[in-house]
Amino acid sequence: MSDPIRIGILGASGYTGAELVRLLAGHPDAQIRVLTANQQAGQPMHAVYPHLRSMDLPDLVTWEEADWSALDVAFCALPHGTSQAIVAQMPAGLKVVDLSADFRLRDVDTYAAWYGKAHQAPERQRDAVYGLTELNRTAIGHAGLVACPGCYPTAALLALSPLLDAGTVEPGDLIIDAKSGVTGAGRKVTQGLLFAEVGEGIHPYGVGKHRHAPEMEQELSLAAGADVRVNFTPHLIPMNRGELVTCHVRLAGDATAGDVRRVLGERYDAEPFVRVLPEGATPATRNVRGSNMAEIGVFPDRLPGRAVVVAAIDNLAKGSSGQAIQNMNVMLALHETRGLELQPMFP
Ligand SMILES: NC(=O)C1=CN([C@@H]2O[C@H](COP(=O)(O)OP(=O)(O)OC[C@H]3O[C@@H](n4cnc5c(N)ncnc54)[C@H](OP(=O)(O)O)[C@@H]3O)[C@@H](O)[C@H]2O)C=CC1
Ligand SMILES: CC(=O)N[C@@H](CCC(=O)OP(=O)(O)O)C(=O)O
Repeated sequence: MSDPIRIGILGASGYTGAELVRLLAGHPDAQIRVLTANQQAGQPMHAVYPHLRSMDLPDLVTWEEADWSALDVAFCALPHGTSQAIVAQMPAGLKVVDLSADFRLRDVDTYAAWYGKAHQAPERQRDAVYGLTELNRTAIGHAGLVACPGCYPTAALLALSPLLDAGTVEPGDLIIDAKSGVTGAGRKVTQGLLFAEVGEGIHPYGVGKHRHAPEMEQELSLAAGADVRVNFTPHLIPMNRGELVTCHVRLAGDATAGDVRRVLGERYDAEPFVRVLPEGATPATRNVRGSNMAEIGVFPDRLPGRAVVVAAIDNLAKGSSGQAIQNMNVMLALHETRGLELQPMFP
């Protein structure tokens, strides 16, 4: 038997950290050696997450107490703006999978413009690889630092990048209407995330200025080979997990919705975690909940020359922790589905 992969999770007391622990419990090669927290450091993990009580886990420590030399891989599930300075202090040989936005934007000036402060580790940024596995697998396989996409960009890019790459849709008319469950905002206590503020209602936020727009534009521009701008509107909906992204596109030339489905179907035919649905089938968050699966459906629009592409993911799985493990598997040349073979939870 080969040596286990020694894993540290920074930010283990957050939602994505806890999901990493849950998923890694089913990874045959993984051994969790270090779990960090900030305010909750010093506690056993099961005191923070009783559902993990049956797992034999190290107690939560601060990241300063972590021994990097005892690790092969560090997952950073920290608030954005926090990972940069910590990653800058990690030894070069340690594989890092960052779930935050800290290394996603390739241009540090764009980062500063959207995140309101200068990048703290520009030298690490240069080597960071954008971690949407299906679209960047080869580079991820050679990376020391992978920046996992945001949850909305994950779904939107899976739906749109192959279409721009193939020239099936027009790059100048992309409308992305998205809905997310509240775990997307993390576990920190926030008034706007109280049950009474979120339950029995739905509202948009960050309209016209959400920081995931430049991230989508960066990757869509690469796919299109031209400068792409998007209209992106996220909404908060009263559910825990799940995200649905509805993309309204203008078809290029005489392309049809059937062409869109065919391009996506061919692109993802061999992908274990993306399923393109047959005509008439509707993606739903309940069909992917708790799993690393992304589901994509294509519909004709009543407006001529247009189509609707819908993608559903679980924000805590394919939208963050599941995709992070998928990337680790690629970085370490393991089979990509290791630890991620869980079927969705239904209902
Ligand atoms: N939630 C989601 O669906 C998604 C999240 N992401 C990104 O993943 C990252 C983690 O998100 P999420 O798990 O939701 O966040 P949470 O707010 O739930 O968790 C944050 C974690 O970071 C720790 N932490 C907070 N501040 C510091 C600090 N200054 N130094 C060290 N540790 C700190 C917290 O510790 P303590 O509990 O002790 O305060 C906690 O463990 C974020 O960057 C987020 O944007 C990406 C895609 C989807
Ligand atoms: C519902 C909700 O609040 N969602 C978060 C996005 C979650 C995510 O992907 O976050 P990062 O880019 O921070 O990693 C938001 O809109 O800020």
